[in-house]
Amino acid sequence: MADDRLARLTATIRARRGADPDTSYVARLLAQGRERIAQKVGEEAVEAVIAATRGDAQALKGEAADLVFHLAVLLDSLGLGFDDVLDELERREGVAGLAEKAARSGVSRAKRGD
Ligand SMILES: N=c1c2ncn([C@@H]3O[C@H](COP(=O)(O)OP(=O)(O)OP(=O)(O)O)[C@@H](O)[C@H]3O)c2ncn1[C@@H]1O[C@H](COP(=O)(O)O)[C@@H](O)[C@H]1O
Repeated sequence: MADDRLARLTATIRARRGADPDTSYVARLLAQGRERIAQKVGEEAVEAVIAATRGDAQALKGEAADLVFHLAVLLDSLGLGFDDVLDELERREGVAGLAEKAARSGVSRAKRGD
């Protein structure tokens, strides 16, 4: 189960589906479509990278919150939530990152027939 606060955010976003875009930012984002939401995720990620590069922890905290929030809306646009992401992370538990990367490039090579 996602952290209670992430679960609450997911539930709030779900509840905003079909709400009035004039009064709800989430409803406005959802009405703008997935491409625009994905673009916002990209913008927030870049802003987080800039804050981190500057070594500004306070700004990074704010930008990371914007990023996670917009990611939550993007996930919702495809019927997903943080529980799905956490399930995927749980599935990867105990698998070393580099071993997983090597396995993936092996799959890519096999697909290409190298
Ligand atoms: N966590 C958030 C949250 N974080 C950031 N934001 C909004 O995300 C926007 C991001 O800032 P930007 O500077 O990128 O946005 P902008 O310039 O307004 O955006 P664009 O014009 O570029 O689209 C701001 O308008 C913030 O208010 C959020 N809006 C909503 N939530 C949560 O969602 C809930 C539902 O919100 P409503 O749908 O508005 O009721 C709220 O109660 C919160 O829990």
